[in-house]
Amino acid sequence: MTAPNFGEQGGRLTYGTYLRIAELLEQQVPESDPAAHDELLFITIHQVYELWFKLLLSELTDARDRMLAGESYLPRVRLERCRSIERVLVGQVDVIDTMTPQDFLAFRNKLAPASGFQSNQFREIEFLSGLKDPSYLRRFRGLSEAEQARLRRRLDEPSLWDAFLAVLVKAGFAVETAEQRFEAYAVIARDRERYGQLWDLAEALVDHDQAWSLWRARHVLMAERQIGTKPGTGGSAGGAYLRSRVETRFYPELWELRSRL
Ligand code: HEM
Ligand SMILES: N[C@@H](CC(=O)c1ccccc1NC=O)C(=O)O
Repeated sequence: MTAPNFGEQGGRLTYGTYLRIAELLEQQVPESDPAAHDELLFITIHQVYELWFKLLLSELTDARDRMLAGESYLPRVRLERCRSIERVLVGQVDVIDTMTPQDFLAFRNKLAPASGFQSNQFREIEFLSGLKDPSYLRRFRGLSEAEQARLRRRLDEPSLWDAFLAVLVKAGFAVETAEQRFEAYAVIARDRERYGQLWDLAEALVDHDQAWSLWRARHVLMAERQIGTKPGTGGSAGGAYLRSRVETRFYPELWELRSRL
């Protein structure tokens, strides 16, 4: 039986050169020496999160841009992809739960003051989603010029919420006051035959909001499983700080709407 002769046509592009696998696999550089066994897991899972954050930013930005242009179909498609990605973000926490606190302590002392608190893309996603808190720009230490510029741009540009309101205006709804917005939500919620696409878009935003809150909650358990009530390497109160962020919402009016139906 001769080996199949597919896969090398022309020898131009390969899996490794197209995906820059060699460069990618050189990026996991442990601080611990001798290397603590679990530090590769710790570095790998964070880099995987940041790659997913990069894709989320691309999809959420396209959803925002299309809604600003008056679209509501493809924005929902993009948000549904984000929901699938965010399910993975919550699920993959299970991998770091295979690390014991003793094994984390073998290299934790090398990490301070680094912390996920400094994840630029995580904060960009929160700003783009509508949770704009300029104090993070002042509180971030060690941000590069490029990272500061990205955060400032996300603060200044329209959010997903601004874009969603633009879609409502295009559909003929007034959105200047909270009273007008809740009237619009009520009309949309009660006539899905006519406004089903707007209802589905609002629900896709709620899915994104819910997934982000689920991740925040899962991260509290992950953190407390590793460090108990110790303060964080980023200088926070640790689990107590993280717990204070779980109730945060991107779209409070879409949650409040449930109380008024
Ligand atoms: C051993 C596992 C982990 C522990 C013990 C942990 C602990 C903490 C703590 C205590 C904070 C608060 C800031 C500080 O004082 O450091 C924090 C923030 C954060 N961590 Fe982690 N974390 C872990 C894993 C992860 C992973 C895998 C990610 C994925 C990207 C992550 C992303 C973040 C983010 C984005 C924040 C900022 C949250 C916010 O400000 O709302 N962490 N973490
Ligand atoms: N803040 C964590 C340390 C930690 O998990 C971490 C350290 C460096 C880079 C990212 C991290 N992830 C989340 O904070 C802790 O206090 O143990």
